[in-house]
Amino acid sequence: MSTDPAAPTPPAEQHLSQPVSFVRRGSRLQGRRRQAWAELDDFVIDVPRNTMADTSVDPEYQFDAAAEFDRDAPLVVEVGSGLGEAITHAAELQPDFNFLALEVYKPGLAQTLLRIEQKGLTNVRIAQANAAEALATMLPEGSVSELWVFFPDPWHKTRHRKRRLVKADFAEVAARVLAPGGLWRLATDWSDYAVQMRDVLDASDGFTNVHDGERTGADSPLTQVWDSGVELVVGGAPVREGKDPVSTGNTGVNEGIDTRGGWAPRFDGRTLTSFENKAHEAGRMIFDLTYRKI
Ligand SMILES: C[S@@+](CC[C@H](N)C(=O)[O-])C[C@H]1O[C@@H](n2cnc3c(N)ncnc32)[C@H](O)[C@@H]1O
Repeated sequence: MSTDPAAPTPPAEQHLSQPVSFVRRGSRLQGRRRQAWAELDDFVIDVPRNTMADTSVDPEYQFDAAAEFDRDAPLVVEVGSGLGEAITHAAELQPDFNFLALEVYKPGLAQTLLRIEQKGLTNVRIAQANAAEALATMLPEGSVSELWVFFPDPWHKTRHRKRRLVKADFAEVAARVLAPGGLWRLATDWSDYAVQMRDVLDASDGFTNVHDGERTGADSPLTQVWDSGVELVVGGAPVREGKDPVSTGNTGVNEGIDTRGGWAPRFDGRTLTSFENKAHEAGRMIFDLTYRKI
C-alpha cells in the first residue's frame, strides 16, 4: 500500500469509503426460491467475502469467466438485475454470450435462478455482490463486453443523493472492467438521475457517447418531461418517496428545452420488466443512454 499521503486512492479502496447504493432488505428465502437456491448452486458464483456482509467481495478474489462458464464468450454484466427478467430474457436470445448478474438482494437472485431453470439456460451466472466492489476488484480489467445498469434506485431526497450508484467513482470502475470498444448501457425513469448519468459519463475520460447530440429539443425525453411536469404529479397526486412528497427541487431543474440531447433509442435487447412497466403506468418517460469505452 502507498505511504504517500498525496497519492490518489486506488479504485479498490475508494468504494469502501462511499455510502452504499442499497438498503439491506430481508434475505430469507421461502418455498420455490429457497429450493432453487439450494438446488441450482451451479449457477451461483461463490464469492469470497472480506467482511461479515454477504454482499462484500474479498479484493483478492478474481472472477474467471472461462472457468465458470466452461467456455470463452463475450461477457455481459448486469448490475442490479432485480428479479432477473432482463438478463434471462437476453440470455435466451443470445446463447453465444455469457451473462453475469450482480445483485445484492438474495430473493431477487433466487427468482433469477427459477427463470434460468424455467428457460433451460446454461449461459447465466449470478453473484450476490455489491457491484461497486465487484467492478473494483473481482472482474478482471477489460474483461466485460457490455455493462448494463437498468433502473438503478433513484434516491430522490437531496440528503440521499450520495447513495446513487452512477457517479464518478463508479464510472471509473466501470471503465476498468469494460474492454476497449465495450458498451455501457443505462436506463432510468427519473429525469434528474438521467441528467446525472449524462453529466458523469460525459465528464469521464473513459467513455464517449454513442448518441452524442441526438434527440434534442422537442425530441428529447427531457424536454418532454419538463414540458408535461409528469414527474411532479402522477395519477393526480404528488410523487411520494416514503412519507415525503418529492419536491420540484428533487426531480430536477426545469430548463424548458434540452439542447444537449445524447439520449439513445430504447435498447431493444431490454425486455419490458415489471419495474419499467410501473414507470409507464405512472406516465413517466424512460431515458436510455449508451456509452462506448475508449
Ligand atoms: C430499482 S431496482 C431495478 C431492478 C432491475 N434492474 C429492473 O429494471 O427491474 C434496483 C436494483 O439494484 C439493486 N442494487 C442496488 N445497489 C446495488 C449494488 N451496489 N450492487 C448490486 N445491486 C444493487 C437493488 O437491490 C435492486 O434490486
